[in-house]
Amino acid sequence: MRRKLVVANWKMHGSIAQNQQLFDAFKQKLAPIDNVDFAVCVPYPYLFQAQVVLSGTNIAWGAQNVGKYPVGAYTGEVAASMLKDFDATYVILGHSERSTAYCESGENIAAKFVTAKNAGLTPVLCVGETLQEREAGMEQQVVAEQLDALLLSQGGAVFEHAVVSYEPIWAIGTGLSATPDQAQAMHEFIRARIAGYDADAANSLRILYGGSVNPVNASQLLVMQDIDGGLIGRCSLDANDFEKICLAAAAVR
Ligand SMILES: O=C(CO)COP(=O)(O)O
Repeated sequence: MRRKLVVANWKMHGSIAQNQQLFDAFKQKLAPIDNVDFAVCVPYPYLFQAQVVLSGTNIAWGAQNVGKYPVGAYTGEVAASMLKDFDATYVILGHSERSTAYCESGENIAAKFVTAKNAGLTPVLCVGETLQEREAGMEQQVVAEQLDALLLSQGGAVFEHAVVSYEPIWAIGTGLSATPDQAQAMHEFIRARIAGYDADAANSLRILYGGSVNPVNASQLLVMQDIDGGLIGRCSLDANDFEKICLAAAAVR
């Protein structure tokens, strides 16, 4: 079985004081759990704080975006090597809150994915469909296209040691999670699609589910065969809720 991974996506929340409290609570609550990997993806300005506070713990840290170029005159962008400077492990890419609000294309996200990997970061690639697309029965086609932006240009090996997160857009921040069966079906589809290019990469790939995961639904989702963890938004801003989700991941045998 693949080792579970639970990632907190703090989005654009936090302050130095608030983060300190959450980090301290996470450290204390998650320290005894030794069969799950954890990470917190913070806004860029708090990477240094994450590095200082989380070094030496069982919680990794990361960012929520990265520039697609390694270095240069790109005002406002942050390079993958800069994230590595703060010992970041993960970077979330292609989150729908970015791809819709900032018009990120599949090629752009693919370029960021490759840049991140080349710098030694673990990309967490978000894929998922809108409610309209699901209602039209197009969810697999949409997710296939999102994966193909990488598969067609890079092949399947690019997913080795990477992470994909299935985040149906209709489930993000709505309180309406995908059912375990809906999520499992899409996770299986994602793994099979990647296996068509590289079976080893697909087998080792961790596929997270994100979208209204909470302490109540976490255990039913995380027990599914192809659900290797969660990408948690709202409930990662509450240490008790986050702990319960992490314990649900740890309880899966
Ligand atoms: O967007 C998400 C994680 O990246 C999910 O957010 P919520 O858990 O708040 O639905």
